[in-house]
Amino acid sequence: MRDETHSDEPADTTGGTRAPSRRAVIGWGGAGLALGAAVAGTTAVALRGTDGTESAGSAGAAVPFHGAHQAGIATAVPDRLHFAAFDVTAKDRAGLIQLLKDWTAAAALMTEGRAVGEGAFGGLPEAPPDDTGEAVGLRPSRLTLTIGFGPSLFTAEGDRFGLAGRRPEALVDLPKFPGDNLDPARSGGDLCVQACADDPQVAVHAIRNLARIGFGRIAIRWSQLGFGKTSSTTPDAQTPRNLFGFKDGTRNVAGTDTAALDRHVWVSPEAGPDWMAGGSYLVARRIAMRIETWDRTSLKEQEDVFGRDKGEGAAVGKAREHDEPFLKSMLPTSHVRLAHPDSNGGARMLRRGYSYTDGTDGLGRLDAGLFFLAYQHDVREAFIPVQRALSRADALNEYIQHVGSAVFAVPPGVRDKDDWWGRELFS
Ligand SMILES: C=CC1=C(C)c2cc3[nH]c(cc4nc(cc5[nH]c(cc1n2)c(C)c5CCC(=O)O)C(CCC(=O)O)=C4C)c(C)c3C=C
Ligand SMILES: [Fe+2]
Repeated sequence: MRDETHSDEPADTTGGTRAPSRRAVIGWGGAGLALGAAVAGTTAVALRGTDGTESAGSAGAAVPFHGAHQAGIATAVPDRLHFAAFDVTAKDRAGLIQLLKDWTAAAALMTEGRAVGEGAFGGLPEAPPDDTGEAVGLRPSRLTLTIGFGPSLFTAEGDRFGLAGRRPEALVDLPKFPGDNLDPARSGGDLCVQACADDPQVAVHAIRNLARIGFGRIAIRWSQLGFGKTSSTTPDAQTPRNLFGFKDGTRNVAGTDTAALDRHVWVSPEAGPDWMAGGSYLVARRIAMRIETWDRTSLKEQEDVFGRDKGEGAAVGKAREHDEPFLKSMLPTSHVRLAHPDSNGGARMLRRGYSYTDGTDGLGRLDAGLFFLAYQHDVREAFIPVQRALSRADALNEYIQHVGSAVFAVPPGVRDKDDWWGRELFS
C-alpha cells in the first residue's frame, strides 16, 4: 500500500495490500479488484470525516472517491494533470461493463493512496505484479479520477455495446469553429479519464495502471500532461496565472457555490436522460499559445486583449480583481467581454484547465498552450455559443489556435463500493 495513515509520517513502502495471496485463489481480474475496493472502502470510512471533506484541503490528502457527483469537477483543482482518451476495443457490452467495474475498483484504491490489486511486489514471482509500483511510498496527493463517455461510444460499429438508443441529446459533436486546426490524433475518444493530483507521478501512475488493467479492451488514443492549473474552483485562494502571465479563473464557478453548480454544471433529473442526472458534460480543447509572438506584444495590447490588467487582474476601469466588470468599458473584441455570461444569455461553465509544454514545434518555438477543460450542464448552451462568439471576434485569436478537441458525457458519481462507473447507463 502507498499510504494508510494519511499523516505526515513516511508512507509504507511495502507496495502491496494486506490481503493474502488472493490471486492464487481467484486469479487476476475484476473479482480481485472488487475485493480490494471493499477493503479500501472500509478503511476510508474510518479515515474520513462524515462530510467526506476532512482531508480535501491539504496537498498530500485523499479526496473521497464515492459521492453523488464524480470528484474532479467541483473539488479543488490540484496542480498536475494527466488526461487520457481511449478507444474501446472490447468486443461486446459484457467486456465493456467488466472494464468499467475493474476500473472503478482500481480507481477507488488509487485515490485512497493504495496500490492496485495485490500491489507492486510480494506477490507471485511467476506473474507480473498487479501494480506498476512507481507510486509506492507516495501520498494520495488529492488524486481524483473522473471518467467520461464520448459520442463514438454510442455509435460503435454494429452497436456492439448496445448503446445506440442511450446517447444523450446534449452529447452533440462539436461544430467546426472558424480558425480550428484540429489534429484527429489529438481529438475524440470513446472514453476519457481525467487524473488530477498534487504529485505528477501519482496522476501518471493512475492513468498508466488503468491502461494496463484495460489491456486488450481499450487502447490509448491520445493523452495530455498538464501543469500549473489555469483556473480554480476555490475563489478564496490566490488565482493562478496562465502562460500569457494573466490571472485565469477569476470569475470561475466556485466548487462551493451549489446554486451555480446546480444551474450551470450538473445535469438535472428533468433534463434527462436518467442515467446522466448528477453528471455533467466536459469539453476538452488543446489550445496552442504563440508564446513568442505574445512576448513581443506591448503590455497595453496584452491588457486590451483580455480586458483586464496584468498585475491585479482587475477589469477595465476597476481597481480590484473581483470587482464586477463593466463590459461596455472594454473593447468589443476583448476576451472577457465576449466570454462574459451577459454577452452569452447567462451561460456559464466550470473551467479547470492546465498549462502544457510539449517540447518545440520544429520551427524554434515552444509547443506550449492551454489544455482547456470545461464542465457544464449542456454544451449547446455553454461552450458552443461562447466559443462561436470567441472564434469570430476574440482579439486573443491572433495568439492562439485550437489544435485538439473532444467532448464527453461525464456520468454521476459512484455511490458506494457496490456501485461502478456508468452503472446507470447499462441498467
Ligand atoms: C469557450 C470558452 C473559452 C475558451 C476556449 C477560452 C480560452 C482561453 N481563455 C484564456 C484566458 C482567460 N480567460 C478568461 C476568462 C474567461 N474565459 C472564458 C471562456 C473561454 N476561454 C470565460 C467564460 C471566462 C470568464 C468570463 C467572465 O465571466 O468574466 C480570463 C480572465 C480571468 C477569468 O475570469 O478567468 C483569462 C485571462 C486563454 C489564455 C485562453 C486560450 C488559450
Ligand atoms: Fe478564457
